[in-house]
Amino acid sequence: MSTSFDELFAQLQAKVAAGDPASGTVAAVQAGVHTIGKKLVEEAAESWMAAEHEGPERAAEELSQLLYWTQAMMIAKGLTLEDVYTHL
Ligand SMILES: N=c1c2ncn([C@@H]3O[C@H](COP(=O)(O)OP(=O)(O)OP(=O)(O)O)[C@@H](O)[C@H]3O)c2ncn1[C@@H]1O[C@H](COP(=O)(O)O)[C@@H](O)[C@H]1O
Repeated sequence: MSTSFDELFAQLQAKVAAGDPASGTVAAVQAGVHTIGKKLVEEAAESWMAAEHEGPERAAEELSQLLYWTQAMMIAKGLTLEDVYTHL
């Protein structure tokens, strides 16, 4: 099942607000900006490598993970979709 950017963000916000103990996102937000930042950079690098050396399917997979970690960072910093969209 696919999920849109906005739907995923709402799902992650709800999990963090509820403190869902089974959620990797809750654990990541509790770990903090430094931990999330490392994942953000890792997924950015993997996206670049997949785009340059692998097929479009692998690039899409890595880019989806980059979007996920971008959202985790937004939530860790208390940013909303509107806070980011205003700069687009
Ligand atoms: N979309 C994602 C998502 N994308 C990436 N990740 C995390 O990012 C990690 C990717 O890191 P790695 O690169 O180490 O993963 P990998 O398995 O080695 O894969 P490669 O990148 O090496 O190919 C995954 O293991 C997840 O922990 C995600 N974790 C959760 N979600 C979605 O977020 C929602 C909430 O998830 P929970 O908070 O865990 O309930 C659910 O809808 C999930 O499907």
